[in-house]
Amino acid sequence: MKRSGFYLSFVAEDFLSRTAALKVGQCAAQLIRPGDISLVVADTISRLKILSLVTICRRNSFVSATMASKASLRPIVISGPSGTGKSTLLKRLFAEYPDSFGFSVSHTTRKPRPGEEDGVAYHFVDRPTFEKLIQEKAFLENAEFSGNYYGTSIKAVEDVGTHGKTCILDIDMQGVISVKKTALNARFLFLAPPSLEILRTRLEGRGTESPESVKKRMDQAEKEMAFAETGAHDKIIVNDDLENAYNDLISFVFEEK
Ligand SMILES: Nc1ncnc2c1ncn2[C@@H]1O[C@H](COP(=O)(O)OP(=O)(O)OP(=O)(O)O)[C@@H](O)[C@H]1O
Repeated sequence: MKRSGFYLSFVAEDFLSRTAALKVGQCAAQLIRPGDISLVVADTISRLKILSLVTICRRNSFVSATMASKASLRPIVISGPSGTGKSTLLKRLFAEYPDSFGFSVSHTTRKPRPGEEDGVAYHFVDRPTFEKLIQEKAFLENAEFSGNYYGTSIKAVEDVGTHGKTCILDIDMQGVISVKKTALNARFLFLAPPSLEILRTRLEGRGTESPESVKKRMDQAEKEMAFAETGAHDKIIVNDDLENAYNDLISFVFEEK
């Protein structure tokens, strides 16, 4: 097989893994005994088969698969209405692949709390520094809350890639427009709710929003949905069944263009 820098290591958990592997093609790892670890090197065509294998295996709990190196370090922008499930899916992705993905470190003018390390929790800067960065157009997005500035800088996104991880940005429509104007060469994923009624149910069910806040988010959701219809994203995933949405997310984040 051609070595194109795509590696997967599989840890077999039961004997059925091998059967699953053979079902999707000869490129798959030979998983014979529980606990076996097999490294797969695949070309582009095989990769698609391996991704199918990961999906099949995940659905059947046959193996745990670890992406040992990323298919792409291009940042991934995930957007979608508030309450559509972005945090839910990303939390699972980060828990499962802690070495493959990272969030960028934001800038803030608020003071560090005890235990917060500069450059880890935030880049802590003073107001003049932050305002200078705004003028230099260093931020993808920035806002002021309770008298403090917060912002995501382009460099902070690039830094995640420098450390060998794919940066995931969870941002709104304005952020998407902003990222598109940079040289970040990001990939764009839109997470859609099955319907606006279901979105409202999820927002209310989360128990974090006042009725006014739900209304505000629902109004914004309509704008986000209309924006997605303009074709601004590389992929739209409808978060109906959580398991299916997660599998679609996995396929997207490990897919190489
Ligand atoms: N597929 C799903 N089916 C049912 N409930 C879901 C599904 N996905 C997420 N939820 C629930 O919907 C609620 C909103 O999800 P979540 O907080 O992840 O949304 P979000 O897009 O990150 O919102 P925000 O942008 O406001 O942070 C949560 O209570 C979550 O448990």
